[in-house]
Amino acid sequence: MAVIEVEHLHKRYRDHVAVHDVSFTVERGEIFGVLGPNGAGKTTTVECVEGLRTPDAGAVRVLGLDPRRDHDTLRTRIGVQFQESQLPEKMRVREALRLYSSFYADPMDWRTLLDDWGLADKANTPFGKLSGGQKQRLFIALALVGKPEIAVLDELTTGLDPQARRDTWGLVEDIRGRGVTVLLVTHFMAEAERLCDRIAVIDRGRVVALDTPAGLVSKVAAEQRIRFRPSVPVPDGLLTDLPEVTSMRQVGPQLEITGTGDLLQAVTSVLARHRIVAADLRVEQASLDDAFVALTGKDA
Ligand SMILES: Nc1ncnc2c1ncn2[C@@H]1O[C@H](COP(=O)(O)OP(=O)(O)OP(=O)(O)O)[C@@H](O)[C@H]1O
Repeated sequence: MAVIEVEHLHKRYRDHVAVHDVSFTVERGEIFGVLGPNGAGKTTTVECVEGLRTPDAGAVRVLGLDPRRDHDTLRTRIGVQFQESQLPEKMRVREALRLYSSFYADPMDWRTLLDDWGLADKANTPFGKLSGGQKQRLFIALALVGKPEIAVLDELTTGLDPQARRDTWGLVEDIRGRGVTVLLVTHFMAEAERLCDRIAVIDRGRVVALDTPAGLVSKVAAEQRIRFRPSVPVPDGLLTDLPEVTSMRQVGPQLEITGTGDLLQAVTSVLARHRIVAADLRVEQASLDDAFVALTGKDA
């Protein structure tokens, strides 16, 4: 069942069109990524979903409701973690959670959230003294305090170090594990690849592709490359006769094989049959980065 429906969304700021034509639907229980370069229109799109902006054309439905007209009803059903959120420096973690829970008729017990998000020993710490990762965990906890059905996370891990980013990914998976649908705005490929069930790639205000991470990659590059150092010279035709192999070349002591389909399996089983050992074997596959560059013409 679709919980978010965006149809031909169009939004401009004075004479600047931020979103030309964006359509997608998000199914209940999935982590849906909105991925794109800076200024692509991601935040504007998501702000229309949150009811913070009015579309100039097109339609947005969230849980079957209109985010602008039904804002009061939806406010308790969507949890939002804003890009570059801030709280007063001196506000303590427990105070922030207590304050936010007071906004809802039937909030989660904020003490449980402290435990769930590893903040129990920071309950009395002022916001300004938290690390980047702890601040993000607090913002996630605040977004969840109203027991939302949908969580919108915008640039969740920007500014975090790699370890804190990875920890945060685990938390996003936990959110989904609780049955909450997640709309995730990001420009980190690894984040989108690891977390998202499906991704809409947005560029210059338009959806240029919408698929699973693997689907996006396979759209732009079906070719794979294998490199290895054979223990003995490989006889002519042994590998190039395989239907999976499209080319083979010698690069120093290494052989580089390019091909499609189940290339690795085909090559390694022939080598094994001929008792040839493939040392330093490496498989290079197209990544979401390659897909992103091919789709948007921009480096991730
Ligand atoms: N309030 C505003 N007034 C005028 N122009 C705006 C406003 N907000 C955004 N824009 C412009 O609209 C375009 C889309 O911005 P938006 O923030 O939606 O993109 P984004 O994909 O979220 O970018 P980023 O990854 O940098 O956050 C940009 O060119 C931006 O400069």
